[in-house]
Amino acid sequence: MSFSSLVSDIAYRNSERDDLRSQVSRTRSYASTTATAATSVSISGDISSQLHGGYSHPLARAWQAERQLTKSMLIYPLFISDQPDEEVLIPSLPNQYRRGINKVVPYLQTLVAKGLKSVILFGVPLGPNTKDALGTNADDPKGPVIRTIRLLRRTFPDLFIVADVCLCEYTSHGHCGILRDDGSLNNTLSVDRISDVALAYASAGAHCVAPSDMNDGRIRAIKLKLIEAGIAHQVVLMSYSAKFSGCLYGPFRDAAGSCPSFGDRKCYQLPPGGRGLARRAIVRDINEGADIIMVKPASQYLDIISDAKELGKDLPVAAYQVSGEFAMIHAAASAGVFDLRAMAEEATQGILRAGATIVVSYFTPDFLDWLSN
Ligand SMILES: NCc1[nH]cc(CCC(=O)O)c1CC(=O)O
Ligand SMILES: [Zn+2]
Ligand SMILES: [Zn+2]
Repeated sequence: MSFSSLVSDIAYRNSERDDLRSQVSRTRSYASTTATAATSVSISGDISSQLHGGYSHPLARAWQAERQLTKSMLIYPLFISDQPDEEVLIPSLPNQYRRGINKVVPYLQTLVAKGLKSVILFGVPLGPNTKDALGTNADDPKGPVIRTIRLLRRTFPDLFIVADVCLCEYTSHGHCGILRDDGSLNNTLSVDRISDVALAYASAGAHCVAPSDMNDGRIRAIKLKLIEAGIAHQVVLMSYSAKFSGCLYGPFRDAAGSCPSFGDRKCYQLPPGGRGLARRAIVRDINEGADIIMVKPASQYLDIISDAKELGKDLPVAAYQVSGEFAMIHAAASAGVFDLRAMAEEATQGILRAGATIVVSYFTPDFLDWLSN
């Protein structure tokens, strides 16, 4: 190499390095304005494009998430029938059973030992004449929910008991409230009845009552009845605030026998496109005294979970990964689309990333096996 070509080569490399430096200083200007002057090591690339090192290790990958699933974030749904010795597989809900009160404790013993922290109870009346227009059996003191609340409080002192509050399992028409003659919901009568049911569950010992009916004003009505009864200080009021109508509740309705006998729930559950409406429902429930707000379903409504986190930034946000989401993941895994566990983890990660810190999920028993914390 001739002297002159060596000089021009050095000059070229210097100018290349200056280019790199100015790029680096541009991309790092947020960090320090003196970084360029202080840099003595030679930089061989654009630092802003070098991300792999930050997540090369499994632990470093875990650190990328704002929050990781823990056992205390999970609530497990249980279907309690009025047939004390029943234990029946629900065909459309893989590995999930409807159980009578005599079968619940032996089943939960194993799960509690594995770290189960919370359950949500749904009553399923199967006997003759157990349904009527007013959902009278919802707060029957000898009914499956109230008896199971008392039993679980006695048997598992550390288990957090949530009671879903609704009339649809107990009404002859299968709707979530009391109807007018024309078949529409009578909001005033429904709220009065639903708040009585919530009070009955709370008085029986439920740590948390969770109205899922979507009637207007039920959060306020329940809170007032809890205050009046002197137990508001010991009961969490978790509102299904943004509950969307759609086709993801089918397996649940099979399990609970709560399919409406006519019409649908579109006049009280939210339309799937209604983001603004969901925000208003969330704000309404926060103003009425909800302690936790819930979004349901979960994976199809991640933007709503994120809205809930923003609107209720000082409240815990729960997400219900519903029966249809669970059944879909199982069906796809059985068809070889993906691995069940990998998908269950990915779905949950999305729900947490959106802003939820509580997840109601039929995968809870699986996660108790999969999680170490
Ligand atoms: N109000 C009843 C109720 N409470 C929870 C669910 C859905 C849970 C699931 O699908 O897993 C439903 C079904 C519905 O509204 O029809
Ligand atoms: Zn209902
Ligand atoms: Zn319900």
